[in-house]
Amino acid sequence: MTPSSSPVIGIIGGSGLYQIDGLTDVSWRQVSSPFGAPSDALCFGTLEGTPVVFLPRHGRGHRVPPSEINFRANIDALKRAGVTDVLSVSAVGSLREDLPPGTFVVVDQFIDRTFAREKSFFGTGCVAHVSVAKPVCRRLGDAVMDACGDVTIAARRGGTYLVMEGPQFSSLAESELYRAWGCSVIGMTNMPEAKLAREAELCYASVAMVTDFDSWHPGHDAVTVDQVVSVMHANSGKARALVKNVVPRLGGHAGPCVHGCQRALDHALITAPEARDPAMLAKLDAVAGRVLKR
Ligand SMILES: CSC[C@H]1O[C@H](OP(=O)(O)O)[C@H](O)[C@@H]1O
Ligand SMILES: Nc1ncnc2[nH]cnc12
Repeated sequence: MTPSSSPVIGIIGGSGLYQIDGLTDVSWRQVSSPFGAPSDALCFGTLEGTPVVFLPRHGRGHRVPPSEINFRANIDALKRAGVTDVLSVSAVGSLREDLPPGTFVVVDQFIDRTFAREKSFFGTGCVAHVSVAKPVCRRLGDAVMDACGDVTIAARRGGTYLVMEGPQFSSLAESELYRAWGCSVIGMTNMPEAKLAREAELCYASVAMVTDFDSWHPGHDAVTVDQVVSVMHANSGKARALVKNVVPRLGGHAGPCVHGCQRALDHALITAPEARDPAMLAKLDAVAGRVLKR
């Protein structure tokens, strides 16, 4: 994949986004990855002329819990499917009074508190260090904000998403700690997804749909799945409208990402060429083929 390829939009659907409206020429296809099994087959289709690949993050029927999602296989499979831009959609709890349930937050920072997940495609035999100082693509975020405006969704630009391991919701003390850190929302899935998208040189943006006030809120002393699911149903119609509106905007984009997402590996590899492990390089053909082949 060269940085100037025409856009193919990947949508990773979280809790509440299990399908895309208006998709034509739909086919579900298994895409295998050297990193293991993705959460499900990938759904290929076209939305107003733009190719789209949809992946339900937890699999169809929400079978896979956050800690068992094979994030590497998901991102690698999307890259193999030709995806250039990934839009992630997630349910989150709110850590701020001014982000009530129903609000969509186009997050721009993460604090990664996960500890039981594979976080890199690279490792012994081929070491790389990419920057995630700015972990999301501003061009994608702009398009999402414009699309939210068109379909009158209450959206906030910017915010920090605290990624917890789960699957239990947070304790009151944890929730208050994350508030003291200035975080905006909390969820269990956007890391290492965003880090891996950066390693794979994919543009990535995340829309966090608030379903609840996390456990800190005086009116809600415990988060429950019932509560999350009922708001999630209300959010999911809006999420589908947003996706339908944003895809043609992203599809109209020409040329490589001006923010450099598609060149993230240019200065990241540190292992000397003669010290690289051929088996490792073979696994990295999709993710890092652009820089490994030169
Ligand atoms: C159903 S509530 C908890 C669940 O929802 C979020 O997942 P996603 O980001 O895929 O929408 C949260 O992170 C938890 O995995
Ligand atoms: N309060 C919360 N904590 C973690 N993940 C969530 N997903 C939705 N609500 C959440």
